[in-house]
Amino acid sequence: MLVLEEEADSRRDVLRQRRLNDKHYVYDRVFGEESTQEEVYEAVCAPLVGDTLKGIAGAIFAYGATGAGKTHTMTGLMSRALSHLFTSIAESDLPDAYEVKMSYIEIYNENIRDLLNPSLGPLELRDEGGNGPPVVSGLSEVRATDAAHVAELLARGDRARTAEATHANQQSSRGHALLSVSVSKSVSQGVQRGRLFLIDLAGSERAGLRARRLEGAHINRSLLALGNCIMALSGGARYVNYRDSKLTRLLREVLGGRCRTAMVAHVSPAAPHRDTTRSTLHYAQRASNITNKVERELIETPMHLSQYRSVINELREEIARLKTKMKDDRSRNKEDQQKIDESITKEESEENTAHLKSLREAIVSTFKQQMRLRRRLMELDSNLLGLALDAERQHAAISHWEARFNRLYKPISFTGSRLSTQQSYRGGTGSVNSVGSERAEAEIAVEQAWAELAAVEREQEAARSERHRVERQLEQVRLRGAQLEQELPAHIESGPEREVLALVCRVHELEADKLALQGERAARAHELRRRDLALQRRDAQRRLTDEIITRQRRALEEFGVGVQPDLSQLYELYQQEIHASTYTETNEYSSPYRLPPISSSVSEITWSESSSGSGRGSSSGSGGTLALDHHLPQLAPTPRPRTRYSRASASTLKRYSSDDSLVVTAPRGNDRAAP
Ligand SMILES: Nc1ncnc2c1ncn2[C@@H]1O[C@H](COP(=O)(O)OP(=O)(O)OP(=O)(O)O)[C@@H](O)[C@H]1O
Repeated sequence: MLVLEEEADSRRDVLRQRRLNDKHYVYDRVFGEESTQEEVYEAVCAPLVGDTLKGIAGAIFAYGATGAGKTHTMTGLMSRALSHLFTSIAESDLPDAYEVKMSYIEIYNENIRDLLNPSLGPLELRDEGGNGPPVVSGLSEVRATDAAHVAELLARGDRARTAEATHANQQSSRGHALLSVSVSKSVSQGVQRGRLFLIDLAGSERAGLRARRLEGAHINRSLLALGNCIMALSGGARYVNYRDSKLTRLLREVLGGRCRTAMVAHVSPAAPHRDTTRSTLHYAQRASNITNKVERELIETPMHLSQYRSVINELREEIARLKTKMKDDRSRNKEDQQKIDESITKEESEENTAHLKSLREAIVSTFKQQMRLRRRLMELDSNLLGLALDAERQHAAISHWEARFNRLYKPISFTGSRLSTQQSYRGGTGSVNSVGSERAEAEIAVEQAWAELAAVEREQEAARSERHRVERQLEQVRLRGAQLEQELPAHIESGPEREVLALVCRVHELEADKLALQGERAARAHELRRRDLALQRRDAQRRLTDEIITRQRRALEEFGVGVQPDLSQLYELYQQEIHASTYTETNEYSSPYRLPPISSSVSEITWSESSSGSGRGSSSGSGGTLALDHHLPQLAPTPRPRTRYSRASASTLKRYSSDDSLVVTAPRGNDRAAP
């Protein structure tokens, strides 16, 4: 518990004394002036380092006013955390299975700088879509090999930080520094990735120096955004606005994600800093109410890739075991070794050599057999994965065609439209034949897809039973290999025997390296196939979008509703975009779904301040009504005759005053609803 005593003045004021009590704040830990960095590290950071190794993300950020000691704390935590990390990895069962990478950035004046590569210009922050965290494009991620290497990287990064003297701190950090350490470990289901973020925030500062105003404004803006996020999260808000600053966009995962986060709030006990101290303590207390949902991060790899990894892991374990055997043998003292050598007669020695030779050949041959079968298994897995993608593709084709004919192309007459959807889409009554021919085409396509799917399923079945057979064979060969290796310990008594072991180790090592490379290649090939499928889906979605737009435009024309200039500009942009993508894909503009061209007559729209109109948005005082006095652009391929709803019964477009969204409202006195 930390107690913020009331100001001396208010204590003397007897009337106020009752109301203004000392403020009590309760935290997980409070460190006094005599606390050491080691104590802070053990209490705050050490547990998070342990989590990082288990694939859980952790973060610590230092918060507080300028000169309160944030950088002092974070520097101590960063170096201790990384050396702790490397010691733990070295002491683990499989130190080679880990990979540590780090990146170090600074956000200064809303610009992101790479502290490990400061010569690069400001880096962009890109949202990758979905719910994932944003990505700093072009950021260097350096593979860290040991604690000494990390210390050097950190020192390099710290030198690149923007620091200046302020009234409160001779070496004041003017930007927020974010160190990110990622620890990946190969496990049987994929790659387990733990991350540790160590964040040293810039302190807010009220100095009125003109040159520092902008900087201060940026610092305060991002800290304010951070404060808002903390308030929203601690209050259980459903929507939290992370978008106000780059800092909060980057810390999204840390603040409200799957991360175990600690905040170290720094305060000064000196009376002149009371206000900033109170505000820091308040934020810290709010922050301690935030509950994150911690999850282990596992990047799952496709089945056949995890197979690569598990084989590589097995091989590495085997190598470690064999090497231990050799070490045991070497540790035996020389005298013992001499005695053994003397006790072995010449015949025995020859016999041993012959036995050893056959043993070596048997081990190497079983190993080769094992590898052949393992490779066959991986081939089969890869094949099965490809077949699964094929099956998915056929399913997608079938559902695509069925959806088109069962829903979209079914003639539906809806109120307000004089034409059926089918006719409307086809651009007139004369196109029924073309619908018929498309239906026939679809039937053929669906039939082919079903046939293809059946063939794929047959292949899958055959591959699965072959896989089962190979798996059984592999088990037998592995058993035989293990029996042969068991014969080895009794014979490790001489140089040649050690050679056998060294050779077996080497073969295993080479095989593991080769598999790692093949695994990477397979991963890339799989990724390409997956993207290919995703592209096909996108393409199908785009075609549907085109269709929707075309139909909506026809409907607009049918009702005599004009197209507003900005909307028509959007149409044009869309057309250009499609043209560009079709051009690069096929080198010629031949999209069968291309949008109708937009004529220049669209801009003939007049504004009138009439307040007529009904429906949503009409209450807006500042908006006027668009009186549309123009024709819809010609629609391709067949121009449609104008309907009785044109011009005279022009619909009205209302503009909201609160935002810029447009609402199409039904024409007045017209009982037919706009589509
Ligand atoms: N616990 C501590 N023990 C000894 N010295 C400290 C301690 N905390 C901070 N200092 C010293 O106080 C000065 C200011 O600390 P520091 O630079 O860490 O502040 P800061 O909060 O990062 O400030 P800014 O926001 O301006 O960057 C430094 O010289 C630092 O070495």
